[in-house]
Amino acid sequence: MPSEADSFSRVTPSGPAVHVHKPAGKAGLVDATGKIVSKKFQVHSSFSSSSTNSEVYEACCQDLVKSAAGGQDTFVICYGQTGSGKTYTATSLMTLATSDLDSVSHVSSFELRGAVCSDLLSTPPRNERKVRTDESGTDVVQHLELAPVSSRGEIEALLRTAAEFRSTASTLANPQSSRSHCFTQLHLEGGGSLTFVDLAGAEGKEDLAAHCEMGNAEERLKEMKEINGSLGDLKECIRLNLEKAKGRSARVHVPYRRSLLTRLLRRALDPELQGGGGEGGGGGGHSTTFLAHVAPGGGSQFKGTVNTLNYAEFMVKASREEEERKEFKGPEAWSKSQVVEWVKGLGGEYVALSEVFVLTGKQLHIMWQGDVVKRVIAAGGTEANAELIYNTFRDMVADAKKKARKEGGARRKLGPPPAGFGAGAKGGAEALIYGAGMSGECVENSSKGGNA
Ligand SMILES: Nc1ncnc2c1ncn2[C@@H]1O[C@H](COP(=O)(O)OP(=O)(O)OP(=O)(O)O)[C@@H](O)[C@H]1O
Repeated sequence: MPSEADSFSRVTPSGPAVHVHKPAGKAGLVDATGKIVSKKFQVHSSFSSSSTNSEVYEACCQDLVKSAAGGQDTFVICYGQTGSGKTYTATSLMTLATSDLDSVSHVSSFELRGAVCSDLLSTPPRNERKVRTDESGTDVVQHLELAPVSSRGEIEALLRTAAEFRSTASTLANPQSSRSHCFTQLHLEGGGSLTFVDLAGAEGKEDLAAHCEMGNAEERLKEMKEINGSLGDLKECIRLNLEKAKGRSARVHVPYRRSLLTRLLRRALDPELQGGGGEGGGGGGHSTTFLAHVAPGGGSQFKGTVNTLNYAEFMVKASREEEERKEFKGPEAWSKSQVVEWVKGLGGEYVALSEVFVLTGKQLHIMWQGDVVKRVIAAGGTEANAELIYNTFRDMVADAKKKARKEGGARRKLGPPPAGFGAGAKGGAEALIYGAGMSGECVENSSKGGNA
């Protein structure tokens, strides 16, 4: 039997990509040929085990800190499987941000555990708080303790207090595993804010088996269901948000109201929100960085790594599509008068038909062929006239898209992918996704490796 270590996966970050390598054999068995299978995941930037917290901070947080100082609501969301280093990274980044910001006026911190929201800085600690939707439609935590601060030392003491009262439990993957999603907010004098969201780690079947070994299986199972449920809701919101951003369907409903987590993260995720709202809302738009944490290893670690990176890559790809869609200036983007002029330009009988095409390029593009026929016939034309208009327009749109994709591909070869999903939408929302990895030897306690 091969040793367990042989079946471990290895993760190597390189620039805007993360590579996961795994022995080719089935579950835990190394392929007799010793073959290694590798998969490449595209992210915006990646870090190795030798990257320092300062390097991660400079690349992922420094711009957000500047935006927050300029009045924006900014977010750093740490996600990944249990034990992959989310809390470690979030804590280090918060400390570094604190030393960069001289205008923090208040600190607040709360955790979400299932449907319960607890204030981590209240007196007595862990007072339960309600989440309500305010007049602007933003979900806010009511009566949250906003602790005033006047020095870096005071901020750090409050961060320690919040960490102390956060729910944790010992699991096999992590002796101090966070069993809740934690939001810690630095509110700035100018109205901006920097929120660190340390999500509870996703757990798989293997983790449940480990919980059973350690006792307390019932409680851990309940937590696991709640954690995985809310993370699933978050994924669904991100997925649908991006579907919407890609413009494939105008009618996509993003179910932010499905869980407390997604209600409270809406400001970080929804490109249509103008930012602002809620305590410390600056009204100056919002920016979000996702930090995908991975911990290579066997069993659930490998699955967790691949799941996390799949999601990171999905967001990156979708963000590119959004960029390309926004840059797309083909016939689909024509105004009503441009469409009318184009039909007129077809000449002959089409000049008279043009008056029933007071439509934008987008409206004409999504119109059923039968509706185009009806319009043309109502204006005295023939079915053949309608077909020509319908088919020629669609061909022009397809050609323009092909050209844009080609140009986009050439652009991507020249440099890193454009940042952000929904970037440049009304609220100026922007999300960067950073992958994480461990280079060098795979060790059992993978959490000691680089993870951000
Ligand atoms: N880059 C690192 N360098 C040194 N130690 C680390 C690093 N990252 C994580 N650790 C250690 O690994 C352990 C697990 O990390 P952490 O608690 O941050 O994981 P997590 O992803 O938040 O887990 P969970 O989801 O279970 O709460 C901790 O003991 C932490 O101190």
